[in-house]
Amino acid sequence: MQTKPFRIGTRGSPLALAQAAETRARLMAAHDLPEEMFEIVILSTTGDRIVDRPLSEIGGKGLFTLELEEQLMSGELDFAVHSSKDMPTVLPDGLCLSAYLPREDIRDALIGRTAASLTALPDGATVGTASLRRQALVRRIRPDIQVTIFRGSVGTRLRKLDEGHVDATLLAFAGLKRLAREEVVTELLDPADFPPAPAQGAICIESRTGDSRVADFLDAINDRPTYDAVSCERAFLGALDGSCRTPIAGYALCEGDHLRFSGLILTPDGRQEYAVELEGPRSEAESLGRQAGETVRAAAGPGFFETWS
Ligand SMILES: NCc1[nH]cc(CCC(=O)O)c1CC(=O)O
Repeated sequence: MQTKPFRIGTRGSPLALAQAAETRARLMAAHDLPEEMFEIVILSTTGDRIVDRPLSEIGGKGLFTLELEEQLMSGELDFAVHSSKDMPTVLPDGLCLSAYLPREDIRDALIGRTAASLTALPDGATVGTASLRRQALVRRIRPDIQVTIFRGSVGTRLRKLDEGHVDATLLAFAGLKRLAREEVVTELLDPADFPPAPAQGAICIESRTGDSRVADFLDAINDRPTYDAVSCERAFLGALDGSCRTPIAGYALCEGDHLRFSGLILTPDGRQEYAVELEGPRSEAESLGRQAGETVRAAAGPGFFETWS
């Protein structure tokens, strides 16, 4: 029987705090434990401190995870809560993603100021985003649109939009819902023509490999369909070598024991692209994702990745 509170690591952004609170609430319900049995430990990460440059320029992996992972490994934390989308495809030795909460909506949302939808935005409109994937997907649909680098928390980006810096911005619908800000959304983008980032909308919990006490504790709230879908998407990203300078999109859907995956890689200008669709048993989620990644990689050829990076 655990008597000391579980120490839950998280970043300090409003979204990260909402995700940690949701995790705690699910664990309290699953194990019939009081709130006092959980301590939420807030850590600032390198990614939180750099707000003036696109992270894709800085490169390096794990900008949002390093500090949390150090504290996990030293035993200061029992587990850490993350947006799966921000997790590197390869984790440090000794750590693993042991559980996923039920996934939120996977779609991107447009928050339009001068028009409600991507197609209705004025000629030459500006869209604020720091995501290469969103930039490429916007340009693919509307080559006339200019992209302005937009960083900071969800709240900061919405404020910049309000102040009139851009005509519209794009955010994950999941994050807006978790922050109870979904009323700002003017258009939800269909994954068929605006596919989300791998792992978008899924909260994961990272813990020490071999810490079976914590793994068993977390297993009570693990959502298997999310686990399989996100494992497939992360394997796709991993097979593409996850360079954050390449626009990569993809999502898996579980239907019973079956899984369907759609993946897409593009040039940042959205003018060239390679798509892949694969399906198979959910039990092979990871290998399907890897296969999908290898397929688009081979189709694109080595030159594709060298054109701009
Ligand atoms: N990179 C920032 C980030 N990481 C996760 C989310 C949203 C929530 C999610 O996808 O789970 C966001 C903000 C955004 O893309 O709008």
